[in-house]
Amino acid sequence: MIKVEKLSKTYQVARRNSGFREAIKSLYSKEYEEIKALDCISFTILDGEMVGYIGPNGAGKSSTIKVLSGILTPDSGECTINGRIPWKERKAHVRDIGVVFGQRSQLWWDVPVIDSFELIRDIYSVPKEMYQRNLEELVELLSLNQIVKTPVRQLSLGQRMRCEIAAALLHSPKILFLDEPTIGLDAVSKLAVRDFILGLNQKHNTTVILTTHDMQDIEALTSRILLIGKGKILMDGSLDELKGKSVHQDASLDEIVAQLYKQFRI
Ligand SMILES: Nc1ncnc2c1ncn2[C@@H]1O[C@H](COP(=O)(O)OP(=O)(O)OP(=O)(O)O)[C@@H](O)[C@H]1O
Repeated sequence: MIKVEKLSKTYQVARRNSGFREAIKSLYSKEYEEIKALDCISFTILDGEMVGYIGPNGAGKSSTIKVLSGILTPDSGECTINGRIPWKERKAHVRDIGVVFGQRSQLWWDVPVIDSFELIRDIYSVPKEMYQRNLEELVELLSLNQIVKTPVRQLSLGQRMRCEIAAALLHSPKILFLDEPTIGLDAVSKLAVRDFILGLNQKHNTTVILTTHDMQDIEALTSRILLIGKGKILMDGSLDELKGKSVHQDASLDEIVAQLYKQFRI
């Protein structure tokens, strides 16, 4: 279970005006601006739930995922995942979670994918039998047979993303954080990734938290929506509730969400 209570995170960002004089001035005295990325957010996610975490650019989605995965320490508030505090008990916590950041790679660029998988097995101390079983299943379901021996730098984006998802699941995590997992994928790869995630949830009851701007992903995968804007949770309800907020009966999910962003001024 994921329990988040009144979590806040502020970043300090150095600010300076443009120009040579300002650049010199900033060497001696820096001005800082505070950005409240997370402003007292609370929610609970039960085992096996598939939750869509949506909000406009800069809303605080990635910051939340970073806190939940233990990469980022919040300023205040509480968070426990399966009874552990992510940023305090990181080593034990990472065994329970898999993370896919669509914009970043966890694979080693210059070596064949399978070598990255082996390194991940060592890092997580995955028992040999479990690793072999998971590897075979992931290679089969994500169609990786032709690409596991290829260095990551030579893969297409879609091929790399399928490998990233496999890498995040080699240690059988109970919870999967997906941050833009289908970004830049073609229609066929998108459908394959969506099918795979649905199957994973059905077969292993994996909890999935999906952050995306792709409303088709949301519609295909999630039944509950958390809406964040300017660091605040603005809505927590079912996909049907979200759809019910539309004034037009035939509005698409993209239109409904855009209308909500306007309504909340986010
Ligand atoms: N490392 C950082 N240093 C300073 N400010 C940051 C940092 N990371 C994020 N921010 C700021 O915190 C706010 C929330 O950012 P975050 O990346 O969590 O948003 P997001 O909802 O994931 O956005 P997007 O949809 O564009 O990926 C933004 O205003 C962003 O500029």
